[in-house]
This record gives sequence, C-alpha cells and structure tokens, in this order.
Amino acid sequence: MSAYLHCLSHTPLVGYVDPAQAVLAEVDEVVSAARTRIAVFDPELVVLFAPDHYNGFFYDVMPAFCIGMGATAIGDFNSAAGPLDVPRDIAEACADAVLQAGVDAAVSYRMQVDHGFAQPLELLLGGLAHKPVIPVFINSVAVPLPSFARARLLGEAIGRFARSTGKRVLFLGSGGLSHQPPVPELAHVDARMADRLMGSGRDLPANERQARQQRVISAAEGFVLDQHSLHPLSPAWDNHFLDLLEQRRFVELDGMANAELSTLAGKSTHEVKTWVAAFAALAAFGDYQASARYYRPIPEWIAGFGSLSAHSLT
Ligand SMILES: O=C(O)/C=C/c1cccc(O)c1O
Ligand SMILES: [Fe+2]
Repeated sequence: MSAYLHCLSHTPLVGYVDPAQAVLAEVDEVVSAARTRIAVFDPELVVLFAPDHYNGFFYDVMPAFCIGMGATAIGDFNSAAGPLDVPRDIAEACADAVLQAGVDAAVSYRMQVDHGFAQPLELLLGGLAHKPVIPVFINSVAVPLPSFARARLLGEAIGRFARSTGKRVLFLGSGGLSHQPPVPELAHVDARMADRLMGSGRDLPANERQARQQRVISAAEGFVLDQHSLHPLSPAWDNHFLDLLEQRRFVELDGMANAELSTLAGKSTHEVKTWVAAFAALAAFGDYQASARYYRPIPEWIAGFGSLSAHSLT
C-alpha cells in the first residue's frame, strides 16, 4: 500500500461545549483507531487539505486554493500553535506540478492556519510538526467558492504529483460534514467587521479574539437547545456524501451548485471539498478501499461529525 487517506470533521468546540460522555468516548475511540492505523502506515509525506475561518485567508486576496511552502498555526480555541514541518522543496515541486496540470493554485511562503489544519495534525499525527506536511487550503466559507469539480481536479493533480515522489503518502481531509456555525458573511456585516474580513482580522486583539470565540460557543449552546437556531444538521445528506466517497462516485458531485449544497446542508458544508480533494488524490494511485466509516450528528460541536479511512490497493 503506497497511499493512505483519512478524512475527519473538525470542530473548535471540543472542551467548550461537549456531548455526553458516551459520545465523547465513542469519538475518542474512532480517532485513536485512525491514529493507530496511520502510525502503522508510517507516512513519509502528508498532504493535508483543509479550510480556514478568516484566520489566515482574507478578502484582501482570497484564493480558491493555496499550497503552503511554509505554515504556522495560530492556536485558536484550544488548538495547537506553532510551525508545521513543511518540506519546502517538495511543496514547491507540488505547486509547479499542480499549475502545469491546469489548476491555478496560489502559493504561500507564510501560510497562517487555524484549527482546521491544526486539529487533524494533533489528533491523527500527535502534533503540528511530527511529520512533513504539505498544507493545501481550500476556500470553504468566503464566497465566491470553488466548485466540487475544481476541488476534485486539484486533488487529482496533487495525487499524481504525490505518486511521482515514490513516497508513502498520507492524504488528510479536514472539515464538514453538514454544519453552519456563525461565520460572518461579507454581504451581511457592518463596516468594522468588513474591515476584519478584508485583512485586519489577521492579528485580532485578545478581547476581540475572546468575543469571537464566545460567539461560537454561545451559538453551540443555543443549538443544543434549539436545533433550528442555526441551519440544521443533515444526516441524510451526510450519509449520501459518505456513500459517494466509499463507492468512488464523487465525480457525481461535479454538477452540484454551491448554492444547492448550502441550502441542503449549511454554508460551512463546503468544507467537504477537502474530503473530495483527498479522495481524488488517493484515486490517482488506482483503486482504493474505504473503511472505518463513522458518522454522528453532534449539535454540541455544530457538526455532522464524520470519519472515513481508505487505502490504495496498489
Ligand atoms: O472559527 C469559527 O468561527 C468557527 C469554527 C467552527 C465551528 C463549528 C464547526 C466547525 O467546523 C468550525 O470550523
Ligand atoms: Fe470548520
């Protein structure tokens, strides 16, 4: 087996608004089993597809996709802070291959990332810099958003590059499934918040950081009491999406409009494009077998919470 994949929902609400102990134990078991399988696979290179939540990418310049040549996590909520171990020469070659393949991804030599990147690295690899990782940002909240089709093409191009390295490669996808936390939208905010979304939010003063986090925590508490206080979670859509990935039918998502997905499953569901990119990358290695599927709607975490592994059969 030369390539392995794990896709996992993330949520910054762990430890702030938690589900019942039995659910926590169930999720812990799912994550710890995935961590063990990854340790056995022992990746030489990790490619992590993840979104951002206006902590590293802003409307001053908002790329659809960005490949990190270097990256640092800010440590929002309870997530880890510090540099990722990005192998710069491999990341540069990857970006070159992706552009040659016709996908115009941006690059960043100082990528700033949040819990979307940090959480899977901590949970699945034990820390931000435990393995060499190429971080790949997919814009999942700041309209206009890339389509499913473009995320798939990005994944395929990165998969072909990864295969050419001859290394044991782990693909990670971070985020989703159905959910809509209170992420500000440029079209609906006041001038001060618009300024934050256009770039001044990069280094938030401590009191604003605190207020921002509290807004999400309060929304989660309210969502537990009333599951229509935010866009409801959508187990039916989430399970259909997992079926498509398991059955290598993700191309069927190509024709789905972004607005349709938002209506079905919430405006942050676009994070699932990280899963599509990761599966498309794995598929560049040939046939794959998916395994260890897990799904549970967890309102405390504002998450249709999913986990899915897969390995290449070559
Ligand atoms: O950073 C935020 O403001 C919100 C993050 C969040 C909340 C719930 C589920 C998620 O996937 C998130 O990223
Ligand atoms: Fe998120």
